[in-house]
Amino acid sequence: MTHPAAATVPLHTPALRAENIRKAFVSGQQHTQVLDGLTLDIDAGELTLISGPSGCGKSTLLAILSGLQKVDSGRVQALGSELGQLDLRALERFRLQHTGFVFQGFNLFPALSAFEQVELPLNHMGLSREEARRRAQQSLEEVGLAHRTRLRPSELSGGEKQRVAIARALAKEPELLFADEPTSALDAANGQMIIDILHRIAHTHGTTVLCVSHDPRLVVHADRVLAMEDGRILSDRRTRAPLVDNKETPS
Ligand SMILES: Nc1ncnc2c1ncn2[C@@H]1O[C@H](COP(=O)(O)OP(=O)(O)OP(=O)(O)O)[C@@H](O)[C@H]1O
Repeated sequence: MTHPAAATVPLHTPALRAENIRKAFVSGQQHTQVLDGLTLDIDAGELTLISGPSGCGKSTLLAILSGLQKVDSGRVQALGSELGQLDLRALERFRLQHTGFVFQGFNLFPALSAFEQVELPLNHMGLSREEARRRAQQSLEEVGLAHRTRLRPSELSGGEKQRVAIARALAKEPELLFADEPTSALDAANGQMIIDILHRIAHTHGTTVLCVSHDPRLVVHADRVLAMEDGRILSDRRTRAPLVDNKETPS
């Protein structure tokens, strides 16, 4: 099934765009320039992986592109919206309606069943109870957890917990899905399953999936790999042809 909202952003338009962004952190006497004039486009409907050594700025870049953090200077566009122009409320609404997140530590509520974890944000989005239940069931089925919906996090394996977290993000039917080190707490087999699911989501739902990781196992599964070091993109490599040819037809 193709996500209907994916059609709102033409495929030749980057889903995410960073233009000359700068970001520094100051703590006490220490000034850390994390991103220093970084420019980047992320295409819709692909799994893009940002890899690089610890501390190079991957998570900061992800937080900025998803509207969780502000830049010091430069522009960030997501689905054509200029994130810097949105006030806090509009930004929250944008994130609720258009983005999903998957984190290294799963971020699940200990007291809720898998089904309730997925259903909860859908209620906040204002969906009817029936629609929320339908989406929750469908998303859990899609990540292979139809038989585990009643279990709480303490009763699930690490890989299953991460699949619940993915189902929770997926059920929102977001155009943008952000994953920060989604496999680093998992063994090889579970890590492989998670990246396969993320890849499938990008291709079957038209979702733009941006994943940061220093896990080298993920590289071969991404459509595009950006290698980052010291806050800069060192290389930009496609592992397969883009979904559409973005080049202008020569006249
Ligand atoms: N809130 C903050 N306050 C101060 N410094 C920060 C903050 N967030 C990040 N940094 C610093 O910015 C730099 C980049 O951090 P970031 O988390 O983006 O790197 P990363 O590539 O994702 O690393 P890792 O792979 O270890 O998660 C690091 O030096 C980090 O210490």
